[in-house]
Amino acid sequence: MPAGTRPRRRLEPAEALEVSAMAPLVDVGDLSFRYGTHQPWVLRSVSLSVPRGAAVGIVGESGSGKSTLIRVLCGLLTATAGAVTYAGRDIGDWLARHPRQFRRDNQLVFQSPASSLDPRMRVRRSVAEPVRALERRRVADDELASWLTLVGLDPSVLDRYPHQLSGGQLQRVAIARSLSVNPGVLYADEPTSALDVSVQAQVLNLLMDLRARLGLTLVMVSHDLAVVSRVCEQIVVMRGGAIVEAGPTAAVMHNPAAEYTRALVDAARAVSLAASRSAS
Ligand SMILES: Nc1ncnc2c1ncn2[C@@H]1O[C@H](COP(=O)(O)OP(=O)(O)OP(=O)(O)O)[C@@H](O)[C@H]1O
Repeated sequence: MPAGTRPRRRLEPAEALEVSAMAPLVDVGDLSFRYGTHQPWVLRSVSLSVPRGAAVGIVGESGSGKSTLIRVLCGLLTATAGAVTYAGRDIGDWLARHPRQFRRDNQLVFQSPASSLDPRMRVRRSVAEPVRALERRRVADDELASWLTLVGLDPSVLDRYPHQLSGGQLQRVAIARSLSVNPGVLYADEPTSALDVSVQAQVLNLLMDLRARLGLTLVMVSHDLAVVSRVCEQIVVMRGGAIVEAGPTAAVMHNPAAEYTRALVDAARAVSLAASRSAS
């Protein structure tokens, strides 16, 4: 049985020390998930805590369950077994009693900004949509412009359609849209993997900058350890639907405990070495 058979896996006390001033915002205990009764288990007894204000990166190979995990955390999928709480309350309870508040607080930015923005809508309408739907109010033009400015875009972008923007601009619009409702947690699912390498760095810098300026709690998924280690101070390594290692980024990168993590670290180093050689 994947659920309920293992002790809860939490960050070690030494890791928790760094963030002891921050209460856990998201808490996951023995979470298991499958897409249907006769389907294989995709998440197996996953336990983790995301402290308020932290940036946690979830890394692992394709199919390890990263996207499924964050979809459960932000309420798009329901856990098959185990508990998930947000701000101390079960997310099933949130969704039953305060669905709009939960949706507002838990925003997800997808890998492909082109598919997350409606091609028939101008940016103005797309960015205003979450506030309209979740806060039930109209958004003034100067408020919309301020969100665009925050993500480094000129407010004139509001009058454009998605096809008139670059991939990097689209991802900035998608981030502005998510931030417009002032979320408690921003979940980012491979936010840079559909972008050119040079643009990837800009979007990662933007996420780091927004985090510092807004005190955001960020949960970022990537197959790329180098990407996650740049932005996040805590790393969770997944394989086959289970957590194989979790801890502070520096410890995971410099002293990985699991063999699988060691292989990921070596691969990330080899890529960065090859990149620096080709640049010189
Ligand atoms: N809607 C679905 N129905 C059935 N199985 C699914 C569904 N979505 C994902 N899966 C399966 O769940 C497993 C985990 O997929 P998931 O997308 O969560 O992994 P991932 O680590 O995010 O991978 P990737 O980086 O390739 O997106 C895979 O075996 C996948 O085939």
